[in-house]
Amino acid sequence: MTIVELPDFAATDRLAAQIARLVRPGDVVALEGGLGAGKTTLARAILAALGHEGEVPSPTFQIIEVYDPPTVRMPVVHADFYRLENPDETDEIGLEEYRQGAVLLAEWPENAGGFVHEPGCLSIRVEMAEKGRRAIVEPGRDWLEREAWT
Ligand SMILES: Nc1ncnc2c1ncn2[C@@H]1O[C@H](COP(=O)(O)OP(=O)(O)OP(=O)(O)O)[C@@H](O)[C@H]1O
Repeated sequence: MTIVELPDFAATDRLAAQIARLVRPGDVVALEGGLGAGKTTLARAILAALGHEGEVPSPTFQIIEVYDPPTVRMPVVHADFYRLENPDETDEIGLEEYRQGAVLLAEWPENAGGFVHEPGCLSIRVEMAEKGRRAIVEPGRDWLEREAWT
């Protein structure tokens, strides 16, 4: 587990750049944290670090937003599971099909059953801090093989 202080948006962008450098298709970046914690901000920063320019609508109502190359370096699925009442609903959405060959950026992952059992899961809990935010990062096995987090 690594704690990364995010006192400002530049710090969020640096963490996002590190994630974008290490992430591979098939991975999931699970973004936990309460309302207003800063999950969408980090998801947007990761998308930007992967090359996306322009708007990143919050997927709260759509549940899933898909970004395909060449706007991004690899396919990205940005999902917000806030409104899911049952993890089985991910089947109705067709999440597995969307995820093929893509990186999943998942907000409220706990509502989708969580992804922590996946070796490609990078779990990040965003919390309020005295200054800005703080990220508690838990890399899955695949991530540990890539590079140290500090
Ligand atoms: N590193 C940071 N430093 C300071 N403020 C931040 C930081 N990251 C995010 N914020 C602020 O936190 C607020 C909430 O951010 P965001 O919308 O990303 O949260 P969220 O977790 O996605 O919330 P929700 O689940 O309600 O959609 C925003 O006003 C944003 O500007």
